[in-house]
Amino acid sequence: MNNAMLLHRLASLRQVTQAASIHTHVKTIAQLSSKYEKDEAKENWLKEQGDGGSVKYTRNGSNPDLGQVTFHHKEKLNAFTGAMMHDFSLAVREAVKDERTRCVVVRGENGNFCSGGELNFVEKIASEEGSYVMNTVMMSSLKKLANSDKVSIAVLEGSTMGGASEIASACDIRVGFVQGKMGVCPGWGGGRFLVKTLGTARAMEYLSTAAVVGAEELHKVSKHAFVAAKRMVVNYSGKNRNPKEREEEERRIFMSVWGHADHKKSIHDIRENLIRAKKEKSHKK
Ligand SMILES: C[C@@H](C(=O)O)C(=O)SCCNC(=O)CCNC(=O)[C@H](O)C(C)(C)COP(=O)(O)OP(=O)(O)OC[C@H]1O[C@@H](n2cnc3c(N)ncnc32)[C@H](O)[C@@H]1OP(=O)(O)O
Repeated sequence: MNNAMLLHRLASLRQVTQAASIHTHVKTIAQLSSKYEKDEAKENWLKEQGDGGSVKYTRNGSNPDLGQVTFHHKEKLNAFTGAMMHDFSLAVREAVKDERTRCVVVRGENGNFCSGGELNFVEKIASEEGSYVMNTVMMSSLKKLANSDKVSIAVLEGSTMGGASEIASACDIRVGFVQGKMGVCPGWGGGRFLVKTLGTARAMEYLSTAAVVGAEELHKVSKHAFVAAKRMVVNYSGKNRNPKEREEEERRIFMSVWGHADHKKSIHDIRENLIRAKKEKSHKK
């Protein structure tokens, strides 16, 4: 890249950063946090936005040391609906409190981990309110898992996409992040785990290559997502912030991209691709 191109890129990133912060402040985080003061209110709101599937905590009968959190939504490769986010909070609370176990296995039914957020639900909550509630609920569950004294193991079988990568990163295993392709950044609290596990350089690489697309393409899909990836890495690598400030900044970064026009367009495109792929499969039969 020559100097002129670099300057042009920097100027466009600066504009994007300014636009992103305006977008974030339409409704303030403070207003939303007083509206949804209690965890229960946020969890119930999510449940009302999207039904289908469930998440359950059980103990493994043959091995009493093992607790298990299982995603049940096999017809959609265990994609997470609002109801499942609600259940996941309860299941994680139960799992980390269970004094009889030392280990929590996190897995999906039917040989698939999870294909991320369920797209109808994701589209429905592509708003500032949706990003705030989903981010706080999922971040809180993943923090509980990560900070618990139990060993947590994500069983990564079949599909592990989008938000599912964040669940995996809060356990011991990391996988590719596809959120960049959707014009957003990690919003279930997984950004921190990625930076912690991989260090800044690899985390930026994972977030900006989004495993299935290159950085140039990601920049084309959404400049906002590109900037958000950088802000996410800086947030968890700089030394000048306390943990609460970092968490608030993570939420602001996520809210600056979730529900943006780039995000809505990419949800639409992904759904269209799934429908097209289904038609092609049925023609081949
Ligand atoms: C929270 C948010 C974030 O950005 O952070 C997210 O996580 S966004 C979500 C990010 N996740 C994604 O973009 C994954 C979208 N899904 C896919 O690309 C694909 O389904 C693969 C995961 C690669 C699997 O392909 P494969 O050909 O093996 O199966 P398939 O496509 O026939 O999927 C089986 C059935 O599950 C459905 N299905 C799969 N993933 C889904 C999802 N995330 N939401 C809603 N439905 C989904 C398909 O439409 C299909 O339903 P029918 O049988 O009715 O046709």
